Amino acid sequence: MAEEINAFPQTLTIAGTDSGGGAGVMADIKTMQERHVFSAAVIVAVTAQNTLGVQDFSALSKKLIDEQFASVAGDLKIRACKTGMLADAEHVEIVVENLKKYDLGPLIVDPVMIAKGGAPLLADDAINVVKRDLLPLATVVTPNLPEAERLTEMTIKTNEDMQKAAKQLRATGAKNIMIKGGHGDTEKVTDYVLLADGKEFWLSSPRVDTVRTHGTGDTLSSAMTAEIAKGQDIESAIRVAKDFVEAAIRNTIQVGRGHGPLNHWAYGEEHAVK
Ligand SMILES: Nc1ncnc2c1ncn2[C@@H]1O[C@H](COP(=O)(O)OP(=O)(O)O)[C@@H](O)[C@H]1O
Ligand SMILES: Cc1ncc(COP(=O)(O)O)c(N)n1
Repeated sequence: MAEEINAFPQTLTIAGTDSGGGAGVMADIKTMQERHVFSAAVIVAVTAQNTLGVQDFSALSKKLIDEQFASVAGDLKIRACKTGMLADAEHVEIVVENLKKYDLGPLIVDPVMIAKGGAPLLADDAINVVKRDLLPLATVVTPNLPEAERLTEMTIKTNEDMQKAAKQLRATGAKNIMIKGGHGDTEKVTDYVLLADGKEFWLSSPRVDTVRTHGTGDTLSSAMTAEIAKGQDIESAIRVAKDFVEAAIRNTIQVGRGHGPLNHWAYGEEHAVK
């Protein structure tokens, strides 16, 4: 019998590059590789970046982005995809058009707005476009606390605020919501999940006292995308993703002089069959 073409699980990241290797498409592909899926990439923007900050960036032309989507969709069979840095309103719209044009499986939206060092990666006027056009396509959306505040125009301080914000985000059409608590100041880092069927749960882990958290959101959403591509249900995918990123933060590696990158090998090493 002929081998089935495209049987191997394939994912797509639609995001920006990080020349420093710690975040964006680089973190996505490292994570997906570790979770044993094959990842393709549509580059939306190129950043000159390192662990100290974002020195410059430029978004690609509509033509080149459209062509990347066509190349990927014309050959590979993408089972799940994710978005990261989308730069501005025009580029959010280009991505939305392509997501509607091709079947790329469930979509995980990491609504990246500001880099750890404080540099804006999404123009302010794009936030409404994300809400109106991108979130209705999302199987899962994974804002951090400041992103959830921008998307809901709420102040989020308490657990009840996180629950309220998640409900509000569901009204955009996004099916499953994960609000990440990395930017809080509690002793434990607590993320909140509201699933499409109304089930809710909290994911809590000790807060690692470190500034070496460059690419945490990218890593979390990529691990989730990989698990979904392999056929895991949303809750299991979210739980694996949280454990993956937690291990990657806890087992820090010494790279760069600022907000250092994560250890993408850590989860695999901790779970290796000995
Ligand atoms: N210092 C930390 N210690 C442990 N886990 C963390 C820490 N910072 C972030 N995380 C976890 O990393 C993931 C990404 O969270 P967050 O940093 O809020 O997102 P983002 O990278 O989008 O800003 C979440 O699951 C969060 O719980
Ligand atoms: C290209 C790109 N995409 C995403 C992030 C966000 O990552 P972080 O919030 O950890 O800096 C980043 N810094 N650069």
